[in-house]
Amino acid sequence: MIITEVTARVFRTTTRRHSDSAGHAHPGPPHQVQQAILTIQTEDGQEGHSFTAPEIVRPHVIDKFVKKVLIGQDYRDRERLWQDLAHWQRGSAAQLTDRTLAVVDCALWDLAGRASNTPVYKLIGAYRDKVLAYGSIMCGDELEGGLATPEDYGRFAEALVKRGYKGIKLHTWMPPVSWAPDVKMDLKACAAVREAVGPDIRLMIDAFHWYSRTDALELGRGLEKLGFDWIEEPMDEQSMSSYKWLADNLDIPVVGPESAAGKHWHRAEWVKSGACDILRTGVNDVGGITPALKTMRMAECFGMECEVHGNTAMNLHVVAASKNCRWYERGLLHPFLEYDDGHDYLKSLSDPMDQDGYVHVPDRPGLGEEIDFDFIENNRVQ
Ligand SMILES: O=C(O)[C@H](O)[C@@H](O)[C@@H](O)C(=O)NO
Ligand SMILES: [Mg+2]
Repeated sequence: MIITEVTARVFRTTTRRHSDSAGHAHPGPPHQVQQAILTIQTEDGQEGHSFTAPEIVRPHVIDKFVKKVLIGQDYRDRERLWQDLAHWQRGSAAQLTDRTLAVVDCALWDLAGRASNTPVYKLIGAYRDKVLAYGSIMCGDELEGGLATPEDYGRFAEALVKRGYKGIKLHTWMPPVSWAPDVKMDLKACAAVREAVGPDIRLMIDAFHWYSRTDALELGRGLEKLGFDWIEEPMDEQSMSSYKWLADNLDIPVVGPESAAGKHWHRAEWVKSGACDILRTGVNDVGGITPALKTMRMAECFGMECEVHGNTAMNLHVVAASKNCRWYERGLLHPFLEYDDGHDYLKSLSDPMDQDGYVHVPDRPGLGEEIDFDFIENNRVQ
């Protein structure tokens, strides 16, 4: 039960996803990027794994914080280990981020699952073993036949419905797209999608994250006419009062916060202040499965749904262990990319979706990721 080693291995992986200057993904030619796998090992040879960006588990972070908290401890003491690591953040000169807490917490959950031959969502206490996914479309672009026009969005939405999606979320155009942001273009894309898919497919938007209150209000009012289910992150989430103002002035549900810091504590303040109608959490955003579950359960106490940000196994297990969220966010999707191709370092998809739009939680121990360790070793960087 005692943790004896924590290692981070960095390896090359090939992807067609390229990040723009704002950090949003767009399709491009295959290129090699670096990924890291964090492994936590016990004295009796048990292992737990989780993936992240290499800088999140760089040697300074692992040696100065993670090993100091974990080595010699019982791997089952996840709550205490998470609290201890979180307390190190204040004095870490901003070097110990929520993303590091997340990858450590996920690897501990994976370890507990693998050691007990149990999927994480069953360890937590399962609510369901399949969940409807919404197709989360990439931010718009200026690529011919990509997501450059409202009609492009409409055509792609039709294809997603044919694939089985019963919900679709648009990320619309944002800088560095030359003419973005533009509320009227956002509404044209949303109207084209509604026209293309009809009234029964659920639609949501995740807009430019820095609109003004009046722009966000104009966008929200337009979405109400199109029967959208929610408006997400149309303004800077650091201004909770702007979101309260927007939620007070709109009928369409306001979802958030996604990117605001403060973990489950700050999300409690959003609920208390009325800054959102549907809460939002995400394993990477709040520092792990452990705080994501705290957020989800807190929302339930207020009769609120809490939608989970992001794909991958870690988020899927939180959704599968919770009643008060409707969707799994499957994406990001683009006409030029085949999401179901997965990753070269995993032997199977962690979120397989059937033709009816349901993602099935893999019945494999831990997070259920079928890791290709040979691929990782053959492509090791560090
Ligand atoms: O960078 C972002 O804004 C998010 O990662 C975005 O791409 C997407 O994951 C999101 O916001 N989902 O809700
Ligand atoms: Mg979002």
